[in-house]
Amino acid sequence: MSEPLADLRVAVLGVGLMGSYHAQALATRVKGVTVTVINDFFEPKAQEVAAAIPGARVVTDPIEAINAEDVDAVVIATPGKAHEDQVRACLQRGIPVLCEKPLTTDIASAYQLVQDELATGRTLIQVGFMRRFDAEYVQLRELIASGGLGNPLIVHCTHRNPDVPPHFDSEMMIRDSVVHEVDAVRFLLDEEITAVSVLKPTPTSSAPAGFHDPMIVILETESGRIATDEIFVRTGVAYEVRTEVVGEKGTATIGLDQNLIRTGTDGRWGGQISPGFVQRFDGAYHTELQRWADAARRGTVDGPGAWDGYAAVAVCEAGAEAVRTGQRVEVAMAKRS
Ligand SMILES: NC(=O)c1ccc[n+]([C@@H]2O[C@H](COP(=O)([O-])OP(=O)(O)OC[C@H]3O[C@@H](n4cnc5c(N)ncnc54)[C@H](O)[C@@H]3O)[C@@H](O)[C@H]2O)c1
Ligand SMILES: O[C@H]1[C@H](O)[C@@H](O)[C@H](O)[C@@H](O)[C@H]1O
Repeated sequence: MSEPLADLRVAVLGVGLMGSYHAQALATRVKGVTVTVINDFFEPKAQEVAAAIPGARVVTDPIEAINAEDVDAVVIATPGKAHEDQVRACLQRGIPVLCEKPLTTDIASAYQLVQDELATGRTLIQVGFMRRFDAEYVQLRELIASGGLGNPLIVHCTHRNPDVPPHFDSEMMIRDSVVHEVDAVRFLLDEEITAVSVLKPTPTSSAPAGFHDPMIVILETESGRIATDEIFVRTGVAYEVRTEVVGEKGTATIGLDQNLIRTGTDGRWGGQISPGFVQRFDGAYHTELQRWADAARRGTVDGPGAWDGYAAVAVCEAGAEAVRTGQRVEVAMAKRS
């Protein structure tokens, strides 16, 4: 492996909600990074984001951006359907990539990326499962691993968004939202998920016709544990992500306070819950980006990789089928090579 780079030159692809946040964070808060290239299909957006980052320029074609001379590593925050080609281009160039979840939107392409990375003989793909960098999730995993809860039997997850764009249908709720709990459960329990069932209660009146919001997703693991996930993305309330683990010797819950600021006025007390994922997981995104950048300067990555991305896609594929059919669906996953 070559000498670490002095300053990692990064291209950010897709600068909508998440990508513009990552680009700003990389440019202003992450050490050892220069954002050199910004790309977005919607060029005015790319221009606006680049204008706020000294030294950044716009490259209009995503593959050209990946192959630009002044780019050592890439952050991909385009929609899931665009990820496959862009991640593959990073592998072909042999540079580290942090790709937002989901790795891809179908199991075959996700598996192909696992194989493509293996063929490079290097570890270049990191997937944006930022909860693995959240202090509470890390503590919960350590508690479980240390035996503090005894054998963990059940995981209860709650994932509520105040709102989502109008096109966010039941399948996207699985592939874009539940994918976080799929990874969190794999991270906490250290085993694969083998089957998925989905219950569809009466939808909220703000859900478009035919959309199942909320849903209860039930994940079964290879050792027989169960995780439940309430996914509800149009609550109109706030961003609420909680996880409770029930073990043989005790229980542990994270996310209760949701970065709550408690206020007292007029003889009443109250507070504000994190309005969105950026506020709730700001620290996690920052740690994720810093560790990724530090590793990328050495030509590798440091976080959930291609296999984690593939496993999550495989579980979500089963989840999407469970939504469509109402059946319990077994996860079709290859053996890890
Ligand atoms: N980890 C998290 O918590 C988190 C949070 C939000 C979004 N995300 C992920 O980030 C990605 C982007 O989500 P978002 O909410 O920012 O979406 P968004 O729609 O706000 O932004 C996507 C941007 O990508 C651009 N784009 C679309 N196709 C492109 C292509 N082929 N090449 C270049 N640019 C393209 C669009 O013009 C848009 O500006 C998704 O994969 C999403 O799942 C992750
Ligand atoms: O893309 C977003 C993002 O991944 C958030 O972290 C999640 O809470 C949302 O449900 C999802 O829509």
